[in-house]
Amino acid sequence: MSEQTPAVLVLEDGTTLRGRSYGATGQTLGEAVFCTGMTGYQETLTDPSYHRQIVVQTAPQIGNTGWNDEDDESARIWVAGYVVRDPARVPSNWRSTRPLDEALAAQGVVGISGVDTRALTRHLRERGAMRAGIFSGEAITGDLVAKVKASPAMVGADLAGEVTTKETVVVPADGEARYRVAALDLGIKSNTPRMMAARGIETHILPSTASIDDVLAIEPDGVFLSNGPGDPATQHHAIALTEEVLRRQLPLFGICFGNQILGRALGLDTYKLRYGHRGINIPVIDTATGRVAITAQNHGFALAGEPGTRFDTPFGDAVVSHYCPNDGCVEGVRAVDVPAFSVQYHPEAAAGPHDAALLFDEFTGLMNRSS
Ligand SMILES: NC(=O)CC[C@H](N)C(=O)O
Repeated sequence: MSEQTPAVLVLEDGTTLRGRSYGATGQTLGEAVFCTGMTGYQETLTDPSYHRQIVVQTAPQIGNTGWNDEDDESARIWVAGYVVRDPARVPSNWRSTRPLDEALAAQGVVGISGVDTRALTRHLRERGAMRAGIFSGEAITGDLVAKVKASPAMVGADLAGEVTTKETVVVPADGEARYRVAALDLGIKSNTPRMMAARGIETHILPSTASIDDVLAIEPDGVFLSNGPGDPATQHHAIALTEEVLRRQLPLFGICFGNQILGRALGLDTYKLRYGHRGINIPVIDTATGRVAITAQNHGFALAGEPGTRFDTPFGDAVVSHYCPNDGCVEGVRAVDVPAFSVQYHPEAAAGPHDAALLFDEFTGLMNRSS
């Protein structure tokens, strides 16, 4: 259909915004969330953590650098839908192989353009992330709000099984392998094993259902818990596996979903944030040093805890190691008596910033000490 095909974005509170079809035409449902990254839309769209979410880009112009064959964070686009204000008419970049709307259409991803994304973001900020639908062309029919309300909520959503690898994939180290890591794939991004490889780590990416025996079978120097979509409270298997890893004192590092899972294994609770953190300029403070890192983030849930405090766990003491000065949200935990730590933000962020990349070196440091 043409670029003039009408489209509507409908929120579960009845808010309706009109625009034009962008990408595929049809119908899609998901949780409406906003992302404040000015760059990196290809990495955002292909990040499995966005599965079942309709992403609203606050940057007004999207698609200027087209779509390339190198920046995908996984094998496909995962967002449920895409909301932009002013799409590029002509992409321009030396790596671009096709326009963004063509990539969306080719993968059947329904989007809408011409939306006042600033007003929409203010609305989601006040009312909170909520269920939404994009309907375009012939799909604009019937009671659209009722269709949105009939869709599943993000609280209680167990989605890791829908994005994980079916079989173990081994990503070799660059040069000689100095460490072997078992990475539990709950929605891992391609740049994670790349960052590991650059540090001499051979990464074995295991399905989300992997058992402790599967992990031990590869004789790992360390275990990694990836990012991923859905509600961390549903991840009973990953949490139990993490407890086994902690019990054996294997070095462990977690990112985002992995942080929530380590935190839960250490006895903390998780809760849903009103609208979450999604962007690439979010400050984080390390409570041990007071140092600030500017970070990439993409999360709607968080660990409940008091920044800087030590707490008891079944594995000895642990500390809430990082927080976000914008809202006080927990951004990291660290065990004191066993070699395990995790962060809520993304040291592997390919579109940057790279302030937190050193955390991968911290992980190799942990593996070094325990070998
Ligand atoms: N990027 C992630 O790993 C997201 C974790 C979790 N699904 C959340 O929204 O909080």
